[in-house]
Amino acid sequence: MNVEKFQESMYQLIVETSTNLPKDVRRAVKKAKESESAGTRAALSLGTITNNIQMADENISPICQDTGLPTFKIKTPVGVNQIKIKEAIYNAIEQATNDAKLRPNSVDSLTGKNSGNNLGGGTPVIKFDQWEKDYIDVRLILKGGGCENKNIQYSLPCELEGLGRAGRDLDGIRKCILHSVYQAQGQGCSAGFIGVGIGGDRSSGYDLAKEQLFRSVEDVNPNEDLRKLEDYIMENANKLGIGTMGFGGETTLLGCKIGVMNRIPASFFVSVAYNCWAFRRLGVTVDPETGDIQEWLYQDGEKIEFQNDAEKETAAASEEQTKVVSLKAPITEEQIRELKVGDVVRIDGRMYTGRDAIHKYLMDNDAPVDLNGQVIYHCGPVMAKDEEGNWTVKAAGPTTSIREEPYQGDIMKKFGIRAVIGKGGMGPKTLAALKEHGGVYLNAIGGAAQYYADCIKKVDGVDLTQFGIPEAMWHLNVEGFTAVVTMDSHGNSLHADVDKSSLEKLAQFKEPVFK
Ligand SMILES: O=C(O)C[C@H](O)C(=O)O
Ligand code: SF4
Repeated sequence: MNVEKFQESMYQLIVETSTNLPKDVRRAVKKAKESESAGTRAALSLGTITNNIQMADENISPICQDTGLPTFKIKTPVGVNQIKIKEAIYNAIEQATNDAKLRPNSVDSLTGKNSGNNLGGGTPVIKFDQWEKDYIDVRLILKGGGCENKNIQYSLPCELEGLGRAGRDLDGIRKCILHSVYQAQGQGCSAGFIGVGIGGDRSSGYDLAKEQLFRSVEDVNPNEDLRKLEDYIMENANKLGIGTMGFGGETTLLGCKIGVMNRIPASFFVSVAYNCWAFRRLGVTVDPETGDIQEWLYQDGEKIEFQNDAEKETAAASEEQTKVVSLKAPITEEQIRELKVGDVVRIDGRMYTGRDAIHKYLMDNDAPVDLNGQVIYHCGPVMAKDEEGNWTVKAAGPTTSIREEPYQGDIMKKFGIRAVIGKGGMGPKTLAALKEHGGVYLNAIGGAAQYYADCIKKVDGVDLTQFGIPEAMWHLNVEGFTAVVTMDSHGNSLHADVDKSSLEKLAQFKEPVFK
């Protein structure tokens, strides 16, 4: 095999997967957008999402900043050297990371050190199978951390909030799947896709669930029972009203694929792999002699090009019913107290990134900068250095805020921080601190990494680089960075409201459907 050529083909697959959503996913997103009424928060968010998809494609830059754990599934003809394939993939991954098409995302679990090149123990994941065909089939998924954290595994029988007992039968499985969508709320960047694995053990069940994410969004399940269940879930999960980013709305789920395998008598697992709207999975077939790509997979039909219409929608929303408030740090307590859930905020000037490592650090250490009146952005960007050695931001969407729940309130009070931006919302501890201290939580659109990168006009500095690129404290200068107030200083939380109302809606699915 021509290994150099194969490596080049893998590089193309990686870049394409990271920057260009496949056609089947684009169709699902378009359908969701059409289902929302103009001017609603859901429509506005979907406008930002489709705008972002278009920008990533045009800029050949990551759709979302989170590379996830790159996972390859490969089928090779008998006799193909799999060791050489692995090496070529490692090289291609390293090259794509150097070119800022991927974020350095592989972290030593004990020391916290980022390897810097996306290589390391267990990274990337490469799974091989042999087959009798005469070509190589390589599929790649870049599934981010926020949606990965919303995967869930049920052991039947069990009791489920809202739904009651789920037994060891098709109806119990139905309840688990509905519950999995409810529990994800907006935190995995809904609207999402789910892969479900019925049976197996704890690890093979999850593998089966993830395997379903490699099915085309539009395929039809050959198993009649599962086909019915998939249709049922698509229809009814979308009645939960969680909507895009958990803001409420018509579309919560974009796809549901279910697979089944045998189990052992004592175990009955239902495993659900949740994938955000930024469903980055592609595939190619490759000639085993030349290493050339023969065909791209998931690319049947017309490619939907999204119009750059997000600005129009923002303007329409602001004229009709939404209040848009301009903020620039340092922000006063009075300014914060004026904000209410639902207001749209436009930020100009300075903000600092801070996520997991920094929140933990700030509990016990001083901040490297004065954070009084400042804005913290939960974000781990993709960064590149230009020829003069200046940092530029290549992708910079929000990360899931709930991980900072144990720290956020204390840190805001300790340093006088007035606003935090993230996605998915935060919990009661933070809500109480916002009220006491005078703070606000702003929800940005998860995955819209190009859209926000475009708002960042300059990188003014960086601290705490020992935590690696995604976890360092970047000093960003932004213009027109827009986000929605979803938790205010008066005790209101849109996230708590949507959680409550979707739990009530979930309860309407309590009665048996599949007997
Ligand atoms: O690590 C990230 O940048 C974000 C992550 O994908 C998330 O959804 O929280
Ligand atoms: S930030 Fe959202 S869109 Fe990006 S990987 Fe995480 S869950 Fe997916």
